[in-house]
Amino acid sequence: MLNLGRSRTQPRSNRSMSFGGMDYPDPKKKSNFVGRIIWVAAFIVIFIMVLKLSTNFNSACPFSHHEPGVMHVLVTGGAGYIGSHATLRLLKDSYRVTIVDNLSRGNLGAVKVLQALFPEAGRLQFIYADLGDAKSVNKIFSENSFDAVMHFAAVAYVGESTLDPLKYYRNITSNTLAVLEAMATYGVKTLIYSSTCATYGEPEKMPITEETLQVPINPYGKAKKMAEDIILDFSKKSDMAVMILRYFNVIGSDPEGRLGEAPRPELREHGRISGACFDAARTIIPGLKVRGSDYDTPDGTCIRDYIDVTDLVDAHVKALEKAEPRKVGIYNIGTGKGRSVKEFVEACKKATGVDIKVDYLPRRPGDYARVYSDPSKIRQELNWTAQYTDLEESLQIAWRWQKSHLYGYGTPLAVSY
Ligand SMILES: O=c1ccn([C@@H]2O[C@H](COP(=O)(O)OP(=O)(O)O[C@H]3OC[C@@H](O)[C@H](O)[C@H]3O)[C@@H](O)[C@H]2O)c(=O)[nH]1
Repeated sequence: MLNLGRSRTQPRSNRSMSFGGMDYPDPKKKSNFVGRIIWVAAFIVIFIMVLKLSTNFNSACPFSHHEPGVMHVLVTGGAGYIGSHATLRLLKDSYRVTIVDNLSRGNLGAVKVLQALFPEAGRLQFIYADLGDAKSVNKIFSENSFDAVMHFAAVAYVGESTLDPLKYYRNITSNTLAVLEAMATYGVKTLIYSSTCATYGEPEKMPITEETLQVPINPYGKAKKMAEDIILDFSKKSDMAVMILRYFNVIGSDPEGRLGEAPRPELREHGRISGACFDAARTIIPGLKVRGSDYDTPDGTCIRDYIDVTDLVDAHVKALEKAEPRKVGIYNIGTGKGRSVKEFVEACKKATGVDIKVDYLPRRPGDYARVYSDPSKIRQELNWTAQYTDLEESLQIAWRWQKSHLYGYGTPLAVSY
């Protein structure tokens, strides 16, 4: 047996030998000394292991102890505009949430707002990670027990997708694959997927139903359609519950003013109409550039169906509640009403009280003249209808946040979390 220290019965006088007044190390003492070193080293190793385990439990993995009745939802892209609003709603509804975000488009500030609102241990976990990094994704799924995934994380600008198509195809399809592979490996059975009206392209017949043929005309819409196809093919081979939600044009922000839309300033030229109108109203940019006024529409500008983000996240929760194994639900999320860019700008002028300067430019590549939804399927099957149908009201709510957050969330790239 390994002697790890001095025996209690060993006499002290035996611990060293003395020759000619000089102390020489006693061989027995030497072996005791080595034993002690081993003992201390073993203790340190055990201590570090325990410390590491408890640290993992508290920070990286606070939800390992699965509480019955409380669903744990993985929200990819939860630091982004829609993902952060969805997280807020899930937390309000008592779900547990883990956000995974690489902060390439999202804001750490949004996560911090959510953490401040829900500081209790085990409610909200933030993991800074890229879904393109298979090792990280595997670690996240292996250390947590998710009941469902809401997959928002994606690049999402139509104009940018025409300039950098490969980025869009890679980001949208490979992230979706990574999520599905991890779900399959770790037995996570429910997926709510963020899709888009851009998958329909420009159908002749309006409004757009879920049966309308999908013929996307820009890389963003095409990549989202590919991701839908991947999900649908995989779902046939599994017992997953899948909900694919095709959003129309999302606007607005949290009515209580806690979250808002804060796109990257460096991506402003690709930005969406709502952000551009607010930037013009705050004179951050000299004026709004309306891209195309010669479309075959009543006033020559594009027609879109603007859906409030509060309604949109409500649709996500309803989809989550109604998701059933071995079933795929596909739903349009819109108001059913089309509004032109000119009408949008007028509503924005009223909501902000600013006479926004407008310049008319040529068409933006990848744009389609008119899209608006038929939302009756989701009304009938999930009992969901848009509550915010007054465009000006949604813009007023968003404007309150914009006015009080001139620099968005402040430090969007603060990744030293
Ligand atoms: O600065 C701008 C921005 C946008 N626009 C116009 O406003 C209309 C709406 O454009 P947006 O960029 O806001 O939105 P899009 O319709 O292109 O796509 C949007 O809706 C579907 C979602 O899935 C996409 O992620 C989202 O970008 C287009 O006609 C566009 O050309 C401008 O005239 N000026």
